[in-house]
Amino acid sequence: MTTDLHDKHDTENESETFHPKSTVEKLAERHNAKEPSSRNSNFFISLYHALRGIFLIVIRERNMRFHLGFAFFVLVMGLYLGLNRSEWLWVVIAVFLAVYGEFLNTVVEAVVDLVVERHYHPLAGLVKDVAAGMVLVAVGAELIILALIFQPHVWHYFGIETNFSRFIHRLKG
Ligand SMILES: Nc1ncnc2c1ncn2[C@@H]1O[C@H](COP(=O)(O)OP(=O)(O)OP(=O)(O)O)[C@@H](O)[C@H]1O
Repeated sequence: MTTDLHDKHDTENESETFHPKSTVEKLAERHNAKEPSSRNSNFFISLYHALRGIFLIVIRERNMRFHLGFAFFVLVMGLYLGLNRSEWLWVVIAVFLAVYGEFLNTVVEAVVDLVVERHYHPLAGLVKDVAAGMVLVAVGAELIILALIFQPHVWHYFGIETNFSRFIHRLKG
């Protein structure tokens, strides 16, 4: 079904190729630069490939660098404001939610580009838009969690006392 649609689309729009090369395609080219694909023969080679995947997504995906930069800022702020253990747990979950979403988005983009081979297809656009929406939702959840965690600390830092910030600081002793 997908192949039929794809073939039909190709014959109808032979000259209609989409934008030159997406970020994920450049990522894939770099990833497979000189090596033929092969099965991983042991744990350390698998680990090396996984780490290379992380490294490549960080250097090639601007959004991922943004997420990591933001995560570093959150880390510094958390240390400065003295979050407790359970607050750190929520912060870690929030940050990883967005980072994980970006990983999934990149995978979806790569698979879509692989399937449509850079040809325009409304379904390809839809899938990419939905994947981008997923990242947006993850970032929204991240910001809500971070706001709930940091709000009483920031209020306290600026001397604004609310019942909630008083409660949090009573818990901290
Ligand atoms: N093959 C395609 N057919 C139709 N629309 C597409 C296709 N590829 C991309 N689009 C549209 O262009 C948008 C941007 O796609 P693109 O692959 O350039 O992602 P991107 O901008 O590199 O994303 P990111 O910034 O997350 O890496 C998509 O959200 C989608 O709406």
